[in-house]
Amino acid sequence: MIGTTGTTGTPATTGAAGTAAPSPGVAAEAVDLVKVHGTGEGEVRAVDGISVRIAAGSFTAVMGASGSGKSTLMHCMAGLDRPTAGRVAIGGTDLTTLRDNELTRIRRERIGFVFQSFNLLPTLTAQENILLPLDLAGTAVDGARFTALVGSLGLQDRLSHRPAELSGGQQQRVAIARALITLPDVVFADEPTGALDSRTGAALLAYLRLCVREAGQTVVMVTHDPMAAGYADRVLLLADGRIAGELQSPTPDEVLAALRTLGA
Ligand SMILES: Nc1ncnc2c1ncn2[C@@H]1O[C@H](COP(=O)(O)OP(=O)(O)OP(=O)(O)O)[C@@H](O)[C@H]1O
Repeated sequence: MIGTTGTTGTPATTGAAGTAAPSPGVAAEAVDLVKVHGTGEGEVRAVDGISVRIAAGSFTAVMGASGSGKSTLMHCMAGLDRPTAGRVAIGGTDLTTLRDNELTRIRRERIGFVFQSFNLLPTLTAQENILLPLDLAGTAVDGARFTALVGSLGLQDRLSHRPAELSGGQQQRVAIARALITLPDVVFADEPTGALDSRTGAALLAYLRLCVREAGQTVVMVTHDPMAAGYADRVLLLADGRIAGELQSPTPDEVLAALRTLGA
Protein backbone atom coordinates (compact mmCIF):
# COMPACT_ATOMS: atom_id res chain seq x y z
CA MET A 1 0.00 0.00 0.00
CA ILE A 2 1.38 3.42 -0.91
CA GLY A 3 1.51 5.76 2.08
CA THR A 4 1.54 9.51 2.40
CA THR A 5 2.03 11.42 -0.81
CA GLY A 6 3.78 14.74 -1.31
CA THR A 7 6.46 16.62 0.52
CA THR A 8 4.90 17.10 3.91
CA GLY A 9 4.03 13.53 4.85
CA THR A 10 3.54 12.06 8.30
CA PRO A 11 5.00 13.96 11.26
CA ALA A 12 6.83 10.90 12.57
CA THR A 13 8.95 10.46 9.49
CA THR A 14 8.76 13.42 7.19
CA GLY A 15 8.70 17.17 7.20
CA ALA A 16 9.87 19.62 9.89
CA ALA A 17 10.31 22.42 7.41
CA GLY A 18 12.09 25.40 8.88
CA THR A 19 13.31 23.77 12.09
CA ALA A 20 17.01 24.34 12.66
CA ALA A 21 17.21 22.32 15.89
CA PRO A 22 18.68 18.80 15.73
CA SER A 23 15.98 16.13 15.58
CA PRO A 24 16.64 13.28 18.03
CA GLY A 25 16.78 9.87 16.42
CA VAL A 26 17.08 11.35 12.94
CA ALA A 27 20.23 10.28 11.09
CA ALA A 28 19.69 12.28 7.91
CA GLU A 29 17.20 14.90 6.86
CA ALA A 30 16.23 16.95 3.84
CA VAL A 31 13.99 20.00 4.19
CA ASP A 32 12.36 21.57 1.14
CA LEU A 33 15.29 20.30 -0.90
CA VAL A 34 15.60 21.53 -4.48
CA LYS A 35 18.42 20.68 -6.87
CA VAL A 36 18.50 22.15 -10.34
CA HIS A 37 21.10 20.86 -12.79
CA GLY A 38 22.24 23.02 -15.71
CA THR A 39 20.98 26.46 -16.72
CA GLY A 40 18.61 28.06 -19.23
CA GLU A 41 17.16 25.70 -21.83
CA GLY A 42 19.10 22.76 -20.40
CA GLU A 43 17.83 23.28 -16.84
CA VAL A 44 16.60 20.13 -15.07
CA ARG A 45 14.82 20.29 -11.70
CA ALA A 46 16.13 16.90 -10.56
CA VAL A 47 14.89 17.28 -6.96
CA ASP A 48 11.79 19.43 -6.70
CA GLY A 49 11.03 20.16 -3.04
CA ILE A 50 11.67 17.01 -1.01
CA SER A 51 11.36 16.91 2.78
CA VAL A 52 12.22 13.63 4.42
CA ARG A 53 13.64 12.33 7.68
CA ILE A 54 15.63 9.12 7.84
CA ALA A 55 15.45 7.50 11.28
CA ALA A 56 18.74 6.48 12.91
CA GLY A 57 19.29 2.73 12.73
CA SER A 58 16.90 2.22 9.82
CA PHE A 59 17.23 0.70 6.36
CA THR A 60 15.57 2.80 3.63
CA ALA A 61 15.26 2.00 -0.06
CA VAL A 62 14.75 4.79 -2.60
CA MET A 63 12.97 3.75 -5.78
CA GLY A 64 11.50 5.36 -8.86
CA ALA A 65 11.82 5.53 -12.63
CA SER A 66 15.13 6.39 -14.28
CA GLY A 67 15.62 10.16 -14.04
CA SER A 68 13.22 10.58 -11.09
CA GLY A 69 16.02 12.15 -9.01
CA LYS A 70 17.18 9.27 -6.79
CA SER A 71 20.93 9.77 -7.26
CA THR A 72 20.65 13.55 -7.03
CA LEU A 73 18.72 13.25 -3.75
CA MET A 74 21.37 10.89 -2.32
CA HIS A 75 24.25 13.10 -3.48
CA CYS A 76 22.69 16.16 -1.84
CA MET A 77 21.83 14.32 1.40
CA ALA A 78 25.39 12.95 1.63
CA GLY A 79 26.94 16.39 1.11
CA LEU A 80 28.48 15.45 -2.24
CA ASP A 81 26.41 18.01 -4.10
CA ARG A 82 25.25 21.47 -2.91
CA PRO A 83 21.45 21.98 -2.97
CA THR A 84 19.99 24.79 -5.05
CA ALA A 85 17.52 25.51 -2.22
CA GLY A 86 16.43 23.97 1.07
CA ARG A 87 18.76 22.22 3.48
CA VAL A 88 20.14 18.82 4.40
CA ALA A 89 21.43 17.59 7.74
CA ILE A 90 23.34 14.59 9.02
CA GLY A 91 22.78 13.74 12.69
CA GLY A 92 21.49 17.27 13.31
CA THR A 93 24.43 19.02 11.58
CA ASP A 94 23.19 21.28 8.80
CA LEU A 95 25.47 20.52 5.85
CA THR A 96 24.26 23.45 3.76
CA THR A 97 25.95 26.05 5.96
CA LEU A 98 29.29 24.25 6.23
CA ARG A 99 32.48 25.35 4.51
CA ASP A 100 34.06 22.85 2.13
CA ASN A 101 36.70 21.65 4.62
CA GLU A 102 34.09 21.11 7.35
CA LEU A 103 31.87 19.26 4.89
CA THR A 104 34.80 17.04 3.88
CA ARG A 105 35.44 16.20 7.54
CA ILE A 106 31.78 15.26 8.20
CA ARG A 107 31.71 13.15 5.05
CA ARG A 108 34.89 11.38 6.11
CA GLU A 109 33.83 10.77 9.70
CA ARG A 110 30.12 10.10 9.48
CA ILE A 111 29.10 9.19 5.94
CA GLY A 112 29.85 6.26 3.66
CA PHE A 113 28.92 6.49 -0.01
CA VAL A 114 28.75 3.71 -2.59
CA PHE A 115 28.68 5.26 -6.07
CA GLN A 116 26.76 3.76 -8.97
CA SER A 117 30.01 3.90 -10.96
CA PHE A 118 32.11 2.56 -8.01
CA ASN A 119 34.69 5.44 -8.31
CA LEU A 120 37.66 3.23 -7.41
CA LEU A 121 41.16 4.60 -7.96
CA PRO A 122 42.64 2.57 -10.85
CA THR A 123 46.25 2.66 -9.66
CA LEU A 124 45.46 1.33 -6.18
CA THR A 125 44.90 -2.31 -5.26
CA ALA A 126 41.57 -3.44 -3.83
CA GLN A 127 43.04 -3.34 -0.31
CA GLU A 128 44.46 0.17 -0.83
CA ASN A 129 41.11 1.36 -2.21
CA ILE A 130 39.25 -0.06 0.79
CA LEU A 131 41.65 1.52 3.26
CA LEU A 132 41.82 4.89 1.48
CA PRO A 133 39.25 6.67 3.73
CA LEU A 134 41.26 5.66 6.81
CA ASP A 135 44.53 6.78 5.18
CA LEU A 136 43.02 10.13 4.27
CA ALA A 137 41.73 10.60 7.81
CA GLY A 138 45.04 9.44 9.33
CA THR A 139 43.15 6.77 11.28
CA ALA A 140 44.70 3.42 12.21
CA VAL A 141 43.28 0.29 10.59
CA ASP A 142 41.32 -2.05 12.84
CA GLY A 143 42.75 -5.32 11.53
CA ALA A 144 39.93 -7.48 12.90
CA ARG A 145 37.31 -5.21 11.37
CA PHE A 146 39.09 -5.18 8.01
CA THR A 147 39.35 -8.99 7.97
CA ALA A 148 35.70 -9.44 8.94
CA LEU A 149 34.52 -6.91 6.36
CA VAL A 150 36.47 -8.31 3.40
CA GLY A 151 35.56 -11.85 4.51
CA SER A 152 31.85 -11.15 4.60
CA LEU A 153 32.05 -9.51 1.17
CA GLY A 154 34.10 -12.43 -0.22
CA LEU A 155 37.05 -10.25 -1.19
CA GLN A 156 39.88 -11.95 0.72
CA ASP A 157 41.39 -13.45 -2.46
CA ARG A 158 41.22 -10.26 -4.46
CA LEU A 159 42.94 -7.74 -2.20
CA SER A 160 46.13 -7.38 -4.27
CA HIS A 161 44.25 -6.86 -7.55
CA ARG A 162 43.75 -3.48 -9.21
CA PRO A 163 40.18 -2.50 -10.28
CA ALA A 164 40.87 -3.35 -13.96
CA GLU A 165 41.69 -6.91 -12.83
CA LEU A 166 38.36 -7.29 -11.01
CA SER A 167 34.88 -8.15 -12.31
CA GLY A 168 32.14 -5.52 -12.05
CA GLY A 169 30.66 -7.31 -9.05
CA GLN A 170 34.03 -7.48 -7.31
CA GLN A 171 34.63 -3.78 -7.97
CA GLN A 172 31.21 -3.06 -6.50
CA ARG A 173 32.05 -5.05 -3.37
CA VAL A 174 35.37 -3.17 -3.01
CA ALA A 175 33.41 0.10 -3.25
CA ILE A 176 31.04 -1.17 -0.55
CA ALA A 177 33.91 -2.23 1.73
CA ARG A 178 35.48 1.23 1.26
CA ALA A 179 32.19 2.87 2.28
CA LEU A 180 31.83 0.66 5.38
CA ILE A 181 35.42 0.47 6.67
CA THR A 182 35.13 3.67 8.74
CA LEU A 183 31.94 2.41 10.42
CA PRO A 184 30.02 5.52 9.26
CA ASP A 185 26.78 6.56 10.96
CA VAL A 186 25.02 6.77 7.60
CA VAL A 187 25.72 4.69 4.50
CA PHE A 188 24.31 5.93 1.18
CA ALA A 189 24.48 3.25 -1.50
CA ASP A 190 23.50 3.95 -5.11
CA GLU A 191 22.33 0.63 -6.59
CA PRO A 192 24.76 -1.46 -4.51
CA THR A 193 23.49 -4.73 -5.95
CA GLY A 194 23.34 -3.52 -9.57
CA ALA A 195 26.45 -5.43 -10.69
CA LEU A 196 25.99 -8.46 -8.43
CA ASP A 197 24.47 -11.86 -9.20
CA SER A 198 21.41 -12.70 -7.11
CA ARG A 199 23.30 -14.84 -4.54
CA THR A 200 26.04 -12.22 -3.94
CA GLY A 201 23.42 -9.47 -3.95
CA ALA A 202 21.37 -11.27 -1.29
CA ALA A 203 24.51 -11.74 0.84
CA LEU A 204 25.29 -8.03 0.57
CA LEU A 205 21.75 -7.01 1.51
CA ALA A 206 21.84 -9.36 4.50
CA TYR A 207 25.15 -7.76 5.50
CA LEU A 208 23.68 -4.25 5.23
CA ARG A 209 20.76 -5.38 7.39
CA LEU A 210 23.29 -6.66 9.92
CA CYS A 211 25.04 -3.25 9.91
CA VAL A 212 21.68 -1.71 10.81
CA ARG A 213 20.68 -4.29 13.42
CA GLU A 214 24.01 -4.95 15.15
CA ALA A 215 25.97 -1.71 14.68
CA GLY A 216 22.98 0.67 14.65
CA GLN A 217 24.12 2.15 11.34
CA THR A 218 21.67 3.84 9.01
CA VAL A 219 21.48 2.67 5.41
CA VAL A 220 19.85 4.52 2.51
CA MET A 221 19.96 2.56 -0.73
CA VAL A 222 18.80 3.34 -4.25
CA THR A 223 17.56 0.24 -6.00
CA HIS A 224 15.48 -0.77 -9.00
CA ASP A 225 15.01 -4.28 -7.61
CA PRO A 226 11.81 -5.03 -5.60
CA MET A 227 13.57 -8.03 -4.00
CA ALA A 228 16.34 -5.73 -2.71
CA ALA A 229 13.77 -3.20 -1.48
CA GLY A 230 12.12 -6.05 0.43
CA TYR A 231 15.08 -5.93 2.87
CA ALA A 232 14.28 -2.33 3.81
CA ASP A 233 12.21 -1.03 6.72
CA ARG A 234 10.88 1.71 4.49
CA VAL A 235 10.68 2.37 0.76
CA LEU A 236 10.50 5.92 -0.59
CA LEU A 237 9.00 6.21 -4.06
CA LEU A 238 10.20 9.11 -6.19
CA ALA A 239 8.57 10.55 -9.31
CA ASP A 240 9.68 13.73 -11.11
CA GLY A 241 11.93 14.84 -8.27
CA ARG A 242 9.25 14.48 -5.58
CA ILE A 243 8.23 11.85 -3.06
CA ALA A 244 5.22 10.17 -4.61
CA GLY A 245 4.63 7.65 -1.82
CA GLU A 246 6.21 5.35 0.71
CA LEU A 247 5.87 1.82 2.02
CA GLN A 248 6.70 0.38 5.45
CA SER A 249 8.48 -3.02 5.57
CA PRO A 250 6.97 -4.07 2.24
CA THR A 251 7.18 -7.45 0.55
CA PRO A 252 8.74 -7.49 -2.95
CA ASP A 253 5.23 -7.99 -4.39
CA GLU A 254 3.95 -4.88 -2.61
CA VAL A 255 6.94 -2.92 -3.95
CA LEU A 256 6.23 -4.15 -7.47
CA ALA A 257 2.56 -3.19 -7.20
CA ALA A 258 3.46 0.29 -5.93
CA LEU A 259 5.96 0.82 -8.77
CA ARG A 260 3.29 -0.24 -11.29
CA THR A 261 0.85 2.25 -9.77
CA LEU A 262 3.51 4.93 -10.20
CA GLY A 263 4.18 3.85 -13.77
CA ALA A 264 7.86 3.40 -12.90
N1 LIG B 1 25.09 16.72 -13.65
C1 LIG B 1 23.93 16.82 -14.30
N2 LIG B 1 23.72 17.77 -15.22
C2 LIG B 1 22.53 17.90 -15.84
N3 LIG B 1 21.47 17.09 -15.60
C3 LIG B 1 21.63 16.13 -14.69
C4 LIG B 1 22.86 15.93 -13.99
N4 LIG B 1 22.70 14.88 -13.13
C5 LIG B 1 21.45 14.45 -13.31
N5 LIG B 1 20.80 15.19 -14.23
C6 LIG B 1 19.40 15.05 -14.66
O1 LIG B 1 18.60 15.12 -13.49
C7 LIG B 1 17.52 14.17 -13.53
C8 LIG B 1 17.61 13.23 -12.34
O2 LIG B 1 18.81 12.46 -12.48
P1 LIG B 1 19.20 11.37 -11.39
O3 LIG B 1 20.52 10.77 -11.83
O4 LIG B 1 19.14 11.97 -10.04
O5 LIG B 1 18.03 10.32 -11.57
P2 LIG B 1 17.92 8.81 -11.07
O6 LIG B 1 16.52 8.61 -10.60
O7 LIG B 1 19.02 8.50 -10.11
O8 LIG B 1 18.16 8.01 -12.44
P3 LIG B 1 18.75 6.52 -12.72
O9 LIG B 1 17.78 5.56 -12.10
O10 LIG B 1 18.74 6.44 -14.23
O11 LIG B 1 20.12 6.46 -12.12
C9 LIG B 1 17.66 13.47 -14.88
O12 LIG B 1 16.79 14.11 -15.80
C10 LIG B 1 19.10 13.68 -15.26
O13 LIG B 1 19.28 13.69 -16.66
